[in-house]
Amino acid sequence: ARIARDGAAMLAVSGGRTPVRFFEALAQAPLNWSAVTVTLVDDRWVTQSDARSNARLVRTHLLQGPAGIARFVPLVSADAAPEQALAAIERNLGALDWPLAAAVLGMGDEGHTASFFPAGDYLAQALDPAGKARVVAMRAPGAAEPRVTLALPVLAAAEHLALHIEGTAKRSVLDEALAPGPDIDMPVRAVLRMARPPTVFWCP
Ligand SMILES: O=C1O[C@H](COP(=O)(O)O)[C@@H](O)[C@H](O)[C@H]1O
Repeated sequence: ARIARDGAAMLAVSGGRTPVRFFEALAQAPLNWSAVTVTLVDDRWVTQSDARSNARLVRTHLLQGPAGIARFVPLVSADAAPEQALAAIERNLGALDWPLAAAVLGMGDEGHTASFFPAGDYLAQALDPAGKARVVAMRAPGAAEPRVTLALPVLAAAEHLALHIEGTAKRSVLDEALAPGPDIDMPVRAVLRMARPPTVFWCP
């Protein structure tokens, strides 16, 4: 719909283990992929060839077949730390067509989404509904590497926002997140409690 309306559309996807089958199905979708810009909701600050790189996951499983002609804008750079790269990442992203047409979130077993981790050093900044930064760096006890993540207002502004989870364990985490409790304990709550919450896609 966004391509038909504006001639171009931007999609932000998550990484981790869950999206592989979704990416492989989406890559075959009959879209005008030359009009699509793909970026990431978040990434680990590792090289793009690292097995834990979300950019690598996207290249391997989404930017294939018909989707292979989409433009891809990764979040990571060759800088040693995300904090050194934030200004350049903001500049790169600033040149794109906002808002996101669609963003697909994942969720970790402890209730993180994007790289909004419990006890993350910049969690308050990332979740600030009035925050101006599109990207935020994040380090947290539960994150093996430094991270870079789109901030909550960017995700809130997406025309379509989805949360994609699989398995009974994640279903239990979601049920816990939907119960009363502080956002900082399970940051996915900040997303689930937005005025326009994500559509949840779950399969066993
Ligand atoms: O570290 C991350 O984890 C979440 C969830 O990943 P999963 O492996 O449990 O599916 C993911 O959404 C996020 O993009 C990724 O950086």
